[in-house]
This record gives sequence, structure tokens and C-alpha cells, in this order.
Amino acid sequence: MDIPENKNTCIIGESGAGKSTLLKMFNKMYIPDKGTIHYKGNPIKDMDPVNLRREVVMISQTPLLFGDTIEENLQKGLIFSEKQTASREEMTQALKIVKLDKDLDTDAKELSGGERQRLSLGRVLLMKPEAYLLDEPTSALDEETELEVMKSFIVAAREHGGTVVMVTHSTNVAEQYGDEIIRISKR
Ligand SMILES: Nc1ncnc2c1ncn2[C@@H]1O[C@H](COP(=O)(O)OP(=O)(O)OP(=O)(O)O)[C@@H](O)[C@H]1O
Repeated sequence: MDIPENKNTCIIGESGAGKSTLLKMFNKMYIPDKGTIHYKGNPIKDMDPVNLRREVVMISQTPLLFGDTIEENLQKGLIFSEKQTASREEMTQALKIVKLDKDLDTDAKELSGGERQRLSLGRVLLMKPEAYLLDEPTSALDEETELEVMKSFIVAAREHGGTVVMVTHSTNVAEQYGDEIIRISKR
């Protein structure tokens, strides 16, 4: 399969079909037994996984916290990717894009599952990576908020030239915002 650059590719399919497994192969979290994966024309098996993950950034199905406050969580991705930390204005803008209406010094542990998902989206957005791998990034949100958040996230990612690959259970998200849809099923 080909994943087009600067587009949004949605991966859909039944539970257990291998969607997360496929995504994890794209940044060397898993190594395929067979076949090869190329990134920008080069086989990823030759790439350093840490360097690869600085530009091919993943959000896992269960959102992780990387610090106490919202601010710390937002800065963590930039620190990991050795990029300049964000200003308060940039962080506030990122929170606006992902529709998370909270102060930067809020304790992240107080956030609900859906708010943690949006915080994760804000964190990776600030990194402006070459590619985003998103595993069910809005699964805890109601349908209306999910569509709103993904719409503004994809616009923002596209503005800096980011490629989005997302696993989604939502055919609505896939149909409305997927430039490409990859459907996988169990054999
Ligand atoms: N680390 C692992 N070791 C062994 N089996 C695994 C591992 N990770 C996933 N699997 C199995 O591989 C299959 C595909 O799992 P995967 O998580 O990729 O599915 P999925 O399509 O993302 O499912 P869901 O929609 O339920 O999240 C499942 O049967 C799962 O149990």
C-alpha cells in the first residue's frame, strides 16, 4: 500500500483485524515478519527508531500522560524531538485547535479520557512532525465533538505539511475527512 504525503489516510476494519499492528509497524514499534516498509523512499529497517519517531509521531489507543500539568504534557513532545519549546500563545492555540478549553496549569490527571485524547492531539500538533500516526485518537468523544476536533486538527496538520494516518472506528470521520481509506479485515 502507498500512504500519500500531506493527506489524511484512514484505516478502518473490524476489531482485531490488525489496524493498530499495522500502525505500529510504521514507526518500528513492531517489526514485520515479512515484507518491507519504506519511508520517503528508504527502508525503515535501516533507520534509527528514535530518530524515526521524532518525525513519525504516534498517539496510542490509550492516551498517556507525560507530566503533571497540561503545559508539561504539551512541551514533552517538543523536548523528545529536540525542538524548541512552545510559547504560551502557541500552546493556547494548540488547545484551541483540539477544542480543549482548559488552563495550561491544569493538573492533567484531572482530565477525562476524551480530554486526555485531545491533550495528546495538541501535544503532537505542536511538534509539527512529518507524519502523525493516530490510533483511535477521538474514540472517547461524542460524535459531534469528534468530527469538529478532527476537522480542525487535519486542517492544522496540513498547514505545516504533515501526513496523517489514522485508525478510526468512525465511518463518518473516514468518509468526511479521509483522502484515502484503507479497509483491512481478518483473513
Ligand atoms: N503484541 C502482540 N502479541 C501478540 N498478538 C497481538 C499483539 N498485538 C496484537 N495482537 C493480536 O493481533 C490481532 C490484531 O490486533 P490489533 O490490535 O492490531 O487489532 P485492531 O484491528 O487494532 O483491533 P481493535 O479495533 O479492537 O483495536 C489481535 O488478534 C490481537 O490479539
